[in-house]
Amino acid sequence: MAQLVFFSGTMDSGKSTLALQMDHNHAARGRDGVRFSRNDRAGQAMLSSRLGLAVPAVEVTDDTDFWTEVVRRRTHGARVDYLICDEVQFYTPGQVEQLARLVDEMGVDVFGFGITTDFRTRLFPGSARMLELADRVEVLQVEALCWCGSRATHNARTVRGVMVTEGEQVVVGDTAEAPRPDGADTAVPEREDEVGYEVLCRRHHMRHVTSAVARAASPSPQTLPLGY
Ligand SMILES: Nc1ncnc2c1ncn2[C@@H]1O[C@H](COP(=O)(O)OP(=O)(O)O)[C@@H](O)[C@H]1O
Ligand SMILES: Cc1cn([C@H]2C[C@H](O)[C@@H](COP(=O)(O)O)O2)c(=O)[nH]c1=O
Repeated sequence: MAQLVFFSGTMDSGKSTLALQMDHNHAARGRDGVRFSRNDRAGQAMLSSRLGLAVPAVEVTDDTDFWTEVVRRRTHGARVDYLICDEVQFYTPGQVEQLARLVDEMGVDVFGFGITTDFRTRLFPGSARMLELADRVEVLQVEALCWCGSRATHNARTVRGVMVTEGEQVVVGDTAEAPRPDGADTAVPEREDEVGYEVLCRRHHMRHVTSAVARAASPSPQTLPLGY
């Protein structure tokens, strides 16, 4: 039975790496798939992982119709056994419904990868529809960590290094390199207008305590008093 599976996790939790690995494993067993992504950091029509691998992918836009895409490919003689759908949070709810229909009516396996919530902890529309429709939701096993060492569950946005809670839902960007526990600052300083992201545990997301705030309060953030 074909399945619609949603692999979810915070930013930097290995979703794109897993997407590439699943594509590789299915292709290695003779299955034919199509890779899709939207707004990948590496640029248009790419699927890239922070581990260094980047491969071409079909760029999804608001006009993409997955049903038509698969029908067109099959009409031209191509086999489509599975779809790899990265950055699925940016897809429209209607596109996620098309993906579910492909599973049910054409027997195509669909593997979606994405973050569930935005910098305000609100669900992205595409992810909400995935959570509603998926046969299975899998949380990635590799834990992205908050600066305090707890599992990171939320994505924070920073502008000029300061956490913000207002702004456009979609701003493509990357996580900054985290400061080292020994205090050595390896982070690249942010440009004046730069938007960055940092993954945090819920407690620190709610209190707006990013690694920079924690470092400013104590040179050894792990020993901060309760309340931070
Ligand atoms: N230099 C590195 N060495 C080992 N693992 C790394 C390195 N850089 C990144 N990673 C791993 O890659 C993960 C990010 O992978 P990626 O697929 O880009 O994440 P996502 O798509 O979820 O944002 C990190 O959580 C980390 O486990
Ligand atoms: C939290 C949040 C993230 N984004 C963007 C930033 C990145 O370009 C992607 C996530 O990619 P990743 O492979 O999971 O690291 O989403 C955004 O536009 N809005 C947000 O609130």
